[in-house]
Amino acid sequence: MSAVSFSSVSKVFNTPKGPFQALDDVTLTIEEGEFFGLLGPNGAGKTTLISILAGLARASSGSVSVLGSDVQTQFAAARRQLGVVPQELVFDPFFNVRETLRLQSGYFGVKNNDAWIDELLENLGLADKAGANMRQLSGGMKRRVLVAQALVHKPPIIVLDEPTAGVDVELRQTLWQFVARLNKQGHTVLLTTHYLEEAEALCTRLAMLKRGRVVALARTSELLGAASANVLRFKTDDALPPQLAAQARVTGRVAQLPAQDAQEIEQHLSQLRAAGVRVEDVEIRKADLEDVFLNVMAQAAGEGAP
Ligand SMILES: Nc1ncnc2c1ncn2[C@@H]1O[C@H](COP(=O)(O)OP(=O)(O)OP(=O)(O)O)[C@@H](O)[C@H]1O
Repeated sequence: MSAVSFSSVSKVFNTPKGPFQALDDVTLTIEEGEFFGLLGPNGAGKTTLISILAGLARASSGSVSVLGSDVQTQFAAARRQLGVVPQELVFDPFFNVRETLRLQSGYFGVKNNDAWIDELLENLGLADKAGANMRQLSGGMKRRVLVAQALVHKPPIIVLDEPTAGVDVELRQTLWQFVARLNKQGHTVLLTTHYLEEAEALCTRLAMLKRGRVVALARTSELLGAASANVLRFKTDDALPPQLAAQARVTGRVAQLPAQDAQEIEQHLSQLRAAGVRVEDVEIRKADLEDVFLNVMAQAAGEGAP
């Protein structure tokens, strides 16, 4: 049985300016035990898709099931299988950390859960904050509690929506070690992130969304393998010749050009020389997920995606 199955999911929001299609016929299946990444630029529809999965929003059409339970018609059964770490920090400020986690356990009907709560506090670096009031915690600490809250009923499927947005390196590492361990123990993980380095390191399979549509769905290794093998990176103050400008990624003074092999790198350099472009700090690196992502997004735009 698949862990999560999205079947032709569409979502149209009614806005003052008229209907807005946030998701357009999304079909994808996440198998049990996978570490799955959902990527896409701002506004692509990632949070909307996760909200539908968590039963917080309704699809306009299509269906979603969690370990065989439909999220609408079998809401309680589906919801119990999910631990959702939301993007936004929302808490009752009057409780301390342990009380917050006990309350959440009660919500899922889990009793005598203190041993697991202690383990969560320990693994998320919150052990010394168990008695602290929620409103006394820093933003990063609150986010750790959100993660603990999502895991309090030991859900087989863990959904993380931008869990590392704005958090420090230490929490990121703690969080990923913990989540990776849970994944090894058999938990399925669905992650949305803007940190492509994290997605590349953690996710075995990825879907890329653009304007509500799935524009890539493959194993991470396949996506990386299909990309150009190398990238030629340099700084320049000069304009690139048109044939290179068309394929370059330019950020300020830094230009990056995809290249399959040493011969293509040499071709790029000789074209630059011939055009009189002065280059500094030349470097060759392996293509990464960010290159793949930008490429997929550019292609999707080229194909006239709405
Ligand atoms: N309640 C709503 N009413 C109208 N439009 C909405 C609503 N919720 C989301 N949208 C729109 O739907 C689109 C998808 O939003 P969503 O939050 O799912 O994107 P996202 O991929 O999660 O983006 P981000 O990376 O910025 O979190 C956006 O254009 C957003 O403005």
